[in-house]
Amino acid sequence: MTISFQNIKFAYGNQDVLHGVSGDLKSGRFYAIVGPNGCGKSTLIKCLDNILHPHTGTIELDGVSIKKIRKKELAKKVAYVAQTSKIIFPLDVFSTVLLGRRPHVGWLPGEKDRKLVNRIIDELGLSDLIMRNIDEISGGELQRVQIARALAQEPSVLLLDEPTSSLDLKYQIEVMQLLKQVSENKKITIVTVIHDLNLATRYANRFILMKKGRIIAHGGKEVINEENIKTLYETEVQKISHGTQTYILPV
Ligand SMILES: Nc1ncnc2c1ncn2[C@@H]1O[C@H](COP(=O)(O)OP(=O)(O)OP(=O)(O)O)[C@@H](O)[C@H]1O
Repeated sequence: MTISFQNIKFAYGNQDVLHGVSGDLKSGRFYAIVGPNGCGKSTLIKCLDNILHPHTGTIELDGVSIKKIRKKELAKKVAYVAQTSKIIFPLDVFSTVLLGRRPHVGWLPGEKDRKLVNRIIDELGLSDLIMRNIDEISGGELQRVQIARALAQEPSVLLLDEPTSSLDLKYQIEVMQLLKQVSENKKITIVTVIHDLNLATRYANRFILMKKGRIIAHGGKEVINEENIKTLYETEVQKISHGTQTYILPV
């Protein structure tokens, strides 16, 4: 599914945050949105999930305006993992992930749904916590639960806001690897905001570089170069190759 946004402008009160950003995000691709703190990354993905409403511009899912898609229908197509999530219902891990099935099955999940949820819980290394309440798990575990719930939603577009920010090294790699696999195998459009450039270049295949509410570059791995990164963060960096991997390091 293609999510297309054209000339999006957004302001919080009188603070302009997005100054007319555009892009076409296609299925089977894994997009990383990178850029300095406060440049509008989270605001953009909240607009893409219809949580925030741009003042100007259009957002379409396969050519249909998201404004015209009913909330429940949108939830079948687009899943969103917030940067920080408030625990509203302290359910156990299994029930929380099962909530991801709600747009598809309402309140009555069947055996197939439970099997899917168990598989995803296993893939995210949460099996030992399955009956634990989510207000009694660590920040990194909770982050994996939120990702699991979004995957249980079986969306066509998955939007994530810094999904690895609370994860240790092992789970940063496992989660990014899983997202890459899901984008390739299920042809999901994955869009993640991420600060770790090296993690992003290792797993994502498309990059959107944002600065002060504008997209300053987008494309494949070639856009993660010294010049662009210096422009983005106003910091000197060096690109180093090691095997097939490239690393961006501050000088
Ligand atoms: N609810 C809000 N009300 C008012 N201003 C906000 C709100 N949310 C964000 N902002 C402001 O909008 C700008 C963009 O914020 P946004 O969260 O989109 O940035 P970001 O690129 O995701 O930042 P970070 O990397 O720090 O998470 C910032 O200046 C921020 O202070």
